[in-house]
Amino acid sequence: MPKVSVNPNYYSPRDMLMLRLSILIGGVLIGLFMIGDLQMVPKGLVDAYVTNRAFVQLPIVFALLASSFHPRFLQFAQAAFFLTILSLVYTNYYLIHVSWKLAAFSFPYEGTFLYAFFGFFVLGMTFRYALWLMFLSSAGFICLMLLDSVYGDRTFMNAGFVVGSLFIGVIGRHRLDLLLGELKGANEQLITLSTTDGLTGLLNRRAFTSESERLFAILRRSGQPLAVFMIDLDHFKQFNDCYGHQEGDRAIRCQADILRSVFKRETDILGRYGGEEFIVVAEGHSASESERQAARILTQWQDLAMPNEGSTSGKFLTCSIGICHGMPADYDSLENMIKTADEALYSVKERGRGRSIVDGGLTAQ
Ligand SMILES: Nc1nc2c(ncn2[C@@H]2O[C@H](COP(=O)(O)OP(=O)(O)OP(=O)(O)O)[C@@H](O)[C@H]2O)c(=O)[nH]1
Repeated sequence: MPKVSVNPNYYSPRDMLMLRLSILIGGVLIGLFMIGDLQMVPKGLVDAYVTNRAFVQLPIVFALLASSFHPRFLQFAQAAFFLTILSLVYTNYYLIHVSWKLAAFSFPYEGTFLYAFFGFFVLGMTFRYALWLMFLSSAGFICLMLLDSVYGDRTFMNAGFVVGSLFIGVIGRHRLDLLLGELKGANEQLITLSTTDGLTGLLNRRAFTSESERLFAILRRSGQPLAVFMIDLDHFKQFNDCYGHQEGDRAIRCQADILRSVFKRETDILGRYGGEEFIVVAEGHSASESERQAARILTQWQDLAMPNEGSTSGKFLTCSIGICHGMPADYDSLENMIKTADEALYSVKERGRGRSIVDGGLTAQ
């Protein structure tokens, strides 16, 4: 039976638009920083700086933007985020190194935070990638500090800032992941509660309607037949009156189990339609196959031989089945097929119960 669910990892077109906009804004920020930085860097560094920003960092950002249009982008997005941010951090380290070598200029290291936090929180890197980014960025910075004494007696403190800030970022990312995981679990629980019938575990009427209407539309396009089964327990009021409500609930669960054992295909949609009334839609059936399935339901009730002393039509609990079998294209809507199945069910009730009827023709049982 199809499961009604949402995939929280799914990126809607709007999410993708936001992601691309964020990457674009990242590129624009690098451009804006260039204007500010060019006021500060010594003249001898301008070429190295412009090359680093305009011909290395901006192309890296735009490569990420371009890759987001790849049809399978979501499969490699995390690796792409990680490589992008790591290369931005390392190209910045290279600029710090070159600035020191060429002009003994202490180029600011704070850009590392901007890149890393952009990756952690705007791009949404997962904890695992964030942790790797923290290790590699910290290691790179420490190596740089060992190589050149760019920040003199502030070296140790600056290294502490880099490692500490990245660590805080990773912890923040981890907490966010935990909260998102809890939210995802609560969301799935809510979906289950709002789509399933508590007593039987079948789809409730609302979920059944939306799932089956989707199937109806698909079969209508593909020109395949559809069978709608309406199944109702017979003289159930008397059963309840005689054996009590709890036994009644057990009988209802039995009916659901029987239906699950008969309709096992992935595409079969089973629902509890009302109190002791059930509904199934099954695709691609022939009329005779539908009848055989109805017969298997009736036989299972016979085998169970659950007493129903109050019944006026026999000693045991039975059910009646109305079936509408046809091509969805011949019906205005699924509702019309359900109505036809309901009329067939009504005919079975009229003619004595414990049987099935396909579109008005009585099946011998
Ligand atoms: N135990 C139990 N009983 C339920 C539940 N939902 C509905 N019912 C009972 O099902 C009975 C349905 O009664 P009716 O609609 O008269 O149907 P019926 O007695 O089966 O008569 P026919 O359908 O004509 O054979 C009522 O007594 C409801 O109280 C449920 O969840 N648990």
